[in-house]
Amino acid sequence: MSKKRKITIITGFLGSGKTTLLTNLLKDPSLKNTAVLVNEFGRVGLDHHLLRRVDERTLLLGGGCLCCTVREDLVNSLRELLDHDHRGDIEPLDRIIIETSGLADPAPILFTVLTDTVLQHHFEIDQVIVTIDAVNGQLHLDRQPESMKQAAVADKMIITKTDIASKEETEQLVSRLRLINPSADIIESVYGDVDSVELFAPNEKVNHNVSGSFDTSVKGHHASNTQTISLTFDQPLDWSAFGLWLSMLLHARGQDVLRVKGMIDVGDRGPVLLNGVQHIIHPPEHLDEWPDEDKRSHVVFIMRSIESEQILLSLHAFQDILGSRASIREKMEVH
Ligand SMILES: Nc1nc2c(ncn2[C@@H]2O[C@H](COP(=O)(O)OP(=O)(O)OP(=O)(O)O)[C@@H](O)[C@H]2O)c(=O)[nH]1
Repeated sequence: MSKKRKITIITGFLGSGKTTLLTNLLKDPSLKNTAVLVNEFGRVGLDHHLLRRVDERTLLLGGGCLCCTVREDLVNSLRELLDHDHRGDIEPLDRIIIETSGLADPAPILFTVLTDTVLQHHFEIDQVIVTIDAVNGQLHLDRQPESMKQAAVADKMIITKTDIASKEETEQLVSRLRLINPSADIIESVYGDVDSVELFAPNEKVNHNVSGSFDTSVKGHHASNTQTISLTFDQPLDWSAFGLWLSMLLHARGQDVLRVKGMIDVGDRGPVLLNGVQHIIHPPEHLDEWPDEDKRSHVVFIMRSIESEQILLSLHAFQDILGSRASIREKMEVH
């Protein structure tokens, strides 16, 4: 089968600089085989790039869970792009960037691509990039649940408008974001000025150290019940047993598991990379090598309304078939 086309999602709160970033990125000749889908109207076409407009029409599947929503509009747009690509009437496609509107939830986009029988064979989710405004980011995190969720699902966070924020403001925001999502890369940018090679490089980081860069001066935010925990395992894990345990957790509490990311030692040379957003787990990827000396399994959960002890107790109940004992390496309430 031919190589899958990568899908990158750019999301971020209203006015946080998504379009500015995208416009700048598309000037890069290395992105000439990239198509862009935008789910808002009124955008200006971008030279030699294919632009499709995607409505926000959605079809809710049984169960009523919002993250398991198929974006029919997106299915149609992606299938249409695929037809063009197969017919050869556009430049061969190797990447699609989907820019979502500021209030959109990226989870249904992931769900759509990973579950559609045609799309899953031709596309793979590369990463979720989230723009966060250095001036208003803290306010959005305090007041807008969507903003917290976007930060939680990010693989990369772009801190925009650092030119008009004070150094202190930016540092405090970065500290807070590292607490919310320790596994995301954070890149600062002014007017979308980001190195595309760095941006599209794979993020294989699972930051074991949740509080590593915790700045104790970050105080005074509204209380929240979001928690980030980092688990570690003392022995290689039985992958099927771990998969079963995770499916049960996500089945029961998927809406409260904002993000799960990990590197699992399954006894082979390299780890299995685990990456999930709510109910949705990306197809796990086997890496050839461990990125550093620490070769134990680590899993980071970003959760709402779930006590870390509940996770640990349930893992302990599974311990015999998992083949390994879990312990909490770090946990952090995030605000
Ligand atoms: N000073 C400054 N302004 C920026 C920067 N990035 C974006 N802006 C400005 O912020 C405003 C919003 O930027 P957009 O790129 O339209 O933001 P967006 O996230 O696409 O906005 P919506 O689609 O409305 O949610 C524009 O006026 C940009 O020129 C930056 O790094 N520094």
